[in-house]
Amino acid sequence: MKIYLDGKFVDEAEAKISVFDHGLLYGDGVFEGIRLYGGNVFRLEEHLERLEYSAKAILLKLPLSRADLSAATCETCRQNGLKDAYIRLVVTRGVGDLGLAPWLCPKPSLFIIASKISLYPQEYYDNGLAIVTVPTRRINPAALPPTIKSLNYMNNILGKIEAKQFGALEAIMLNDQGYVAECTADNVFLVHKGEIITPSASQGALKGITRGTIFDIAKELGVPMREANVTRYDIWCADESFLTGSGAEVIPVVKLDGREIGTGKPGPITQQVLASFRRRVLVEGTRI
Ligand SMILES: Cc1ncc(COP(=O)(O)O)c(CNc2cccc(C(=O)O)c2)c1O
Repeated sequence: MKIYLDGKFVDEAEAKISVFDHGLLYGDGVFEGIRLYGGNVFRLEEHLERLEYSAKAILLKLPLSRADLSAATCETCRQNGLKDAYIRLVVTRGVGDLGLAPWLCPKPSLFIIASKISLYPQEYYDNGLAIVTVPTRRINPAALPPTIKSLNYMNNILGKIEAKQFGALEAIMLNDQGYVAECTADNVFLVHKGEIITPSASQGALKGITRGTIFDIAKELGVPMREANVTRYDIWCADESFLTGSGAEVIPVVKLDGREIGTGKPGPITQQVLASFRRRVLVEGTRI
């Protein structure tokens, strides 16, 4: 596998970063998780825009322009002869002293991996996921804005560990106020009486690119959609629920905390959303 690393393509075995890289030492960096479908990088511009916002938020100057990041991403897919892939684009603060000081890291490091990913077996797309609410709360935006897609995923990882301990593949994480923020690595949606509802971005979630696509799909399907403060009760009593993410794509949820959602099967609106998503991923984005 060829990895893009700081301007060059290197073999996987040679793709190494320094032990003094602040991305490793302190999680000081930002990243994007992007999908390639049939030679089309889905919503690449939106991902690169979010990367720019994440970098701005941590006062990190990206080493490439938007156009050059786009070109490097597409070239990484071509170098590996991929038409379908999961792309991980990472920008770290770079090498510096052992102290925290980001201003002592002269040069950010950029690497791009294009590989395969399959987060959930097909059966869960057909039958839906049973998920739980975990005790670890999503980080407070006043502590570290969850809208920054940073290399700090320990909060998410603790949630993921708790999900596994409770026998689930994914988990709802609440915010400080007890409202539903998102899952450990996906955004959350419910459908109630013909309306799609999702937690407002201010409730402590990443502004997911896939989440953004659902707003467009809802318009296309003529299904009303709004953001709201969502509680566990709202999901327990919903007619349908689903999660979205570049990893998970669109995956139905049929049980939360032991409460069956709707009929306990993936709902009709969820299935229409998934079908529309499958059509869009082949056309909305950048041809490599
Ligand atoms: C915390 C969080 N919230 C929402 C999403 C969905 O955002 P997008 O629709 O823009 O992808 C994510 C993305 N999460 C994500 C994406 C791809 C792989 C993995 C993995 O678990 O390795 C996780 C995420 O990490």
